Amino acid sequence: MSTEDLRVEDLSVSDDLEMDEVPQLVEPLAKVPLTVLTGYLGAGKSTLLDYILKEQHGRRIAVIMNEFGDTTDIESKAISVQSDEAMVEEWLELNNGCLCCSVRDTGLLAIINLMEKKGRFDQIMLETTGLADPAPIIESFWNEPALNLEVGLDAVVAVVDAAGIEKQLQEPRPDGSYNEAQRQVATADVILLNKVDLVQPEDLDRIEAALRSINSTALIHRTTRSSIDLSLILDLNIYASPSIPIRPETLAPFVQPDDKAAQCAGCQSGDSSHSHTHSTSSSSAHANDISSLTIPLPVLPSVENGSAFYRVVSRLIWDSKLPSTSTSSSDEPLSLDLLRTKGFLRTQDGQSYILQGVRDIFDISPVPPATVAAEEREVKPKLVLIGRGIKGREGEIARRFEEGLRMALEEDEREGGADGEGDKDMAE
Ligand SMILES: Nc1nc2c(ncn2[C@@H]2O[C@H](COP(=O)(O)OP(=O)(O)OP(=O)(O)O)[C@@H](O)[C@H]2O)c(=O)[nH]1
Repeated sequence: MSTEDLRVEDLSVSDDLEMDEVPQLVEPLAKVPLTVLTGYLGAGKSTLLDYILKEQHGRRIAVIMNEFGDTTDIESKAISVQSDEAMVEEWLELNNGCLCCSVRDTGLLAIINLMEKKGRFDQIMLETTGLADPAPIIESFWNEPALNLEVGLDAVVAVVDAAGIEKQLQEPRPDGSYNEAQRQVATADVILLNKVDLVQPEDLDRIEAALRSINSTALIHRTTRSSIDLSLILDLNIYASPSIPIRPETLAPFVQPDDKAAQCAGCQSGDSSHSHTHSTSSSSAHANDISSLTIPLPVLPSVENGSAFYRVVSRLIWDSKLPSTSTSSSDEPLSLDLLRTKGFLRTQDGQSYILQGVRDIFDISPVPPATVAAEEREVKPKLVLIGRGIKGREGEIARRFEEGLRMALEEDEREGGADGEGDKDMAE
């Protein structure tokens, strides 16, 4: 254990004590889970935060908003100005233990400053503005080592407006790039399909299918007024670190076969009378050609940096390239624009891993074996790609990945196990 893992015991349990009175217990502290809350303008994010801030849920939650308006209930109450703060502008402490604050930008070091002043929290919720792309926030989090020691990215939760999301997904950007709604849906780990009271029940399956066609692995919950059991959105450990038990929800998307998840409920129930509006080219189900692809994986010798799998997957995520194979002689880029990559991996020593990727950053974390035994047995190793350039080329991409991985594994085997020897062909 490194000394960086050793901290003074959680101060939040003894708010009345001065620093020098705090018992010097040197135990490793769990990272404070951080939930990134995203969603289009008006989807229901503030409604969710309002709910969290008012509920008695027994947790000390810091809700951090990076803008204040003047219309919602929460925002109009948050008027305690701390002018000496560099980044944290305002905060409001509530009697249920929650703390609401505003940061001038998405600079996440504000969170550490906040915890230094106000003690640790059980959970942090960081709300992005309605037009924000969550990916840079996640990337800056992964790239900020100081923050990473104290705070662990828990999950990306997107609130979508059931009545508006189909149109929002279709809105073109002048430069042809992803629009915000597409980015938010594609990046989410959990989607609250909110405002279901405004939609005909028979339309909900189609709308959900549209979301699934973009992001087949997100957990989708239908809500009205963003009302949800908080255990379904908080403390999920989706971006697990080895020391934190993984909740079954983390693995649920991997347990459910993707091809079923992507189908509408009517298809799954065998009801031949339902309409297939989601399969027409004009439907939002395939908005702007963003889609998901699941590639089954073998049990691997290793997933360490330098291993066959690491080499192939990092080339795919970083360079959009797959190795040349017998059927594709060139090493040409695949013209993929990946927004999100997820994987459930297993190695020959019985260890399981979760791969999480947002844009060109990815991380592979071991799954603690004891925590998910039952669910884990159900999960087949797989890699899920979410982005543009997949649709219509699923077979080609999967074949090139599988063949490239097989060749890389054979190469390592010939060389007597090159795993862990570094970035073998990364310099190419
Ligand atoms: N009918 C209905 N209205 C809702 C629901 N959820 C939220 N609203 C209303 O929708 C409006 C927008 O909700 P907000 O929670 O402010 O949305 P937001 O995502 O925070 O919006 P921005 O701050 O603009 O990004 C408010 O008037 C809410 O009362 C719902 O489930 N059904």
